[in-house]
Amino acid sequence: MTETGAAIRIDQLTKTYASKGSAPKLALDSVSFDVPRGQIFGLLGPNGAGKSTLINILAGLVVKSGGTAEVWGFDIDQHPRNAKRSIGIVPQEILFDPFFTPREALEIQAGLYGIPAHQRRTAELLSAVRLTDKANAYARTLSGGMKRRLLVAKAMVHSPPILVLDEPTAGVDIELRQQLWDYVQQLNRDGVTVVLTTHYLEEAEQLCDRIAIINHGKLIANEPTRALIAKAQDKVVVVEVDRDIETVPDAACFDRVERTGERTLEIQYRKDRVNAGDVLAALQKEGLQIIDVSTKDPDLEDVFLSLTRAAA
Ligand SMILES: Nc1ncnc2c1ncn2[C@@H]1O[C@H](COP(=O)(O)OP(=O)(O)OP(=O)(O)O)[C@@H](O)[C@H]1O
Repeated sequence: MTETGAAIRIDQLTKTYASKGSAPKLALDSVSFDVPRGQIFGLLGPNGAGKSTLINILAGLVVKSGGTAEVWGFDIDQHPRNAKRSIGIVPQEILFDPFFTPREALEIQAGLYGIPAHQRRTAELLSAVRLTDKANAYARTLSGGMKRRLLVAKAMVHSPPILVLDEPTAGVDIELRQQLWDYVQQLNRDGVTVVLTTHYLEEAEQLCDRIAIINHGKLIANEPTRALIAKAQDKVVVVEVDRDIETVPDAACFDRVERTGERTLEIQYRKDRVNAGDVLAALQKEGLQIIDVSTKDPDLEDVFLSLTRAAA
């Protein structure tokens, strides 16, 4: 075990994909971070950032080019079997044998891990992902959301301390997404460390204790979710003025200004450079009297966009 007790420890992890006829692709560039035990950890990044590559290295599906990785204290090179047993992966792609039933799929998976029949958790897992009534239906007759839930059950068959979900809710409707997250949160309360990638930043903001962002193979953020959001420098004030706005005012301290109603303006500014008082003073200088003001707080999406844009 590592002294710090990290669930996952990645140090200088690098992956270069060689390809015939074109330049090698550097998909991960010396990425280092820890996933603390017991957390829900979000791994975010634009398409092609390197998230799946990282997850697939941990799962033993992709061979790294450099650096080290430990899963639950087991080095993936020195103790690959123990590392693999410590992690359950819900892959991005839905791949099933269409003629197996959910019960059979879980039994076969348990067999692959060498779990004796009396220690299997098939019924419990089916019930946890609400598939008991579909236990004996062909997998091909399940809806997309049911297939996703079956994948989560499959990943938990060997009771790993870490569950990794790669885009588990892509294309899943809101109600089923909520059900899936309820179950994942339940697992987390029961002590499972969860790592997830998602394109739904609102979900990540609600669920994750900590967030790392990868962009073009490089780690560009790794912080508790709240601290990360607090870093957002863009702020918006919504101002109601005393008369109809004919020409939209402009001032050096505005980053963006938009007329959102006859008498309302939405103004974005950088809170590290100016404050709301400067913005309001600039409006008054234009002869506008301010009737009402409200501010909009930045969210994870604002931070994500400004960080990934800045890195580009
Ligand atoms: N087998 C491969 N051979 C060559 N290049 C690859 C291979 N797999 C991935 N890549 C490239 O490596 C980079 C990282 O891909 P990866 O799938 O890890 O990104 P991602 O962050 O998971 O993206 P997404 O959110 O779209 O799934 C991309 O530029 C991708 O094209």
